[in-house]
Amino acid sequence: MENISLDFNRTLGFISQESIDSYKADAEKFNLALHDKTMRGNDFLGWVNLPSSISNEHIEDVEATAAKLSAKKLDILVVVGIGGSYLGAKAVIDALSNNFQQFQDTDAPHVIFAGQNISEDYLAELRVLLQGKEYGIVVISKSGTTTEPALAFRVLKKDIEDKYGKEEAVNRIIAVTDASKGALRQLATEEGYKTFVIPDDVGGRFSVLTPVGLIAIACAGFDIRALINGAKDMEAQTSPEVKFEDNIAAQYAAVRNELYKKGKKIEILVNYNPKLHYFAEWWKQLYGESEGKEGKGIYPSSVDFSSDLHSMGQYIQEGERTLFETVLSVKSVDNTVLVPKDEANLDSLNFLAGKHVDEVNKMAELGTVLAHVDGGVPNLRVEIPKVDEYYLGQMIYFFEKACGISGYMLDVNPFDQPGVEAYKKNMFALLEKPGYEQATEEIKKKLK
Ligand SMILES: O=P(O)(O)OC[C@H]1O[C@H](O)[C@H](O)[C@@H](O)[C@@H]1O
Repeated sequence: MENISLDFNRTLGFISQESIDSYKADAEKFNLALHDKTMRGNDFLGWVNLPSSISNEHIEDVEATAAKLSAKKLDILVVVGIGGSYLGAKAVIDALSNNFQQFQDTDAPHVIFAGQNISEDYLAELRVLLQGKEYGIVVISKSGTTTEPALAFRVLKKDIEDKYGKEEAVNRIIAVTDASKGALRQLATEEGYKTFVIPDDVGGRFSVLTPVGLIAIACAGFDIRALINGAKDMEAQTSPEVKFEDNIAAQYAAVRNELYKKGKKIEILVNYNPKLHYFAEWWKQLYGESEGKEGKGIYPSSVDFSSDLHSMGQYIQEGERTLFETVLSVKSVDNTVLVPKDEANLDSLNFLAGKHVDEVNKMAELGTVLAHVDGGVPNLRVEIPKVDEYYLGQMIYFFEKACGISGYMLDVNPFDQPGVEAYKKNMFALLEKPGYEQATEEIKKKLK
């Protein structure tokens, strides 16, 4: 079995191998600390051994629940959640689905999402769509109190009960939340929903391999065992027994921290496959919430190439030199399209006749890397043998492990996110939520 691999040779004109190697002791120490739970955020390290500790019974429960829902011949499964309760499932499902999934006739339901925004139009249009469809709902919130999914679920719960009756609605709703705390747990208990627990010690952005991600991924018809296996193999390959020279998660953490020290403050995650767009969104939450604090942290951003070479390509080539790129490079594609020969050759593309479109894509990738490195943008490359459940599992765990090590290198707590409360407090004050009277008064003064 091949593995994903990391190539950071094209950072070496910007930082030295010696400077990267100087992270060895810290990288190994911090990796061990993640396993021994001896550093900051140690009550949120349940993800570290998660892949190897998922029981067969648990997987069977998830699979059986997905099968039970699917037996209802659902057209659509609505997954209600935001942040870590949304992006993991979205990333994996998009990566594995047909590019034109919404137009496919499939046995598995189409998985769509709600509660990841507060758009009235989005909800209104979703309600209209659902009226004529067979559907079920998975509502996910670790805290059980997040406004966006709670609001969406309040609307969708009423609709599903109106459509199917309260009793049948209960059979079509699954809740994923804390074992005991939060409004969603209370609601699920009162209504009698099938529930799954998000472990206390797994934070939202590290939760894709819990039922938070697994239920929706299984319902969409994908192989969660292969996904978990990929993660499990990466767990072994990045364990504290593996030395720095062989540990790609530790190396990635070291290289990006050294680049950051040298003024490369923005990391761009690059893909050449539109199916990976949401993988980058998942990655952005993972790194953004883990590292962006205490006035520090690489700003994680992303582009879809070659599309964005025609928009952001100019900036990356010649704009401010504070960037570095990490390319997700997929080795094998699933399909074949050969460039046809054309007698008239008006587009002058006959030199490509007979070639795979992917060969053109690969040369676009190589050409871009060389141009960007020449332009002052260091480049890391993660090679992925193919986009399937197994390698997505490897990628998920690789980036999670690297994130933990990298956050410790930056000397922050990678497992909290105190900053996200600020907007919530203001929003509640503006909406005059009971209990926020003083904040309401203060914020109104600011608006005068
Ligand atoms: O799962 P939930 O508790 O609803 O949280 C959903 C998301 O919103 C929060 O505000 C945090 O910023 C995220 O880390 C979290 O993943």
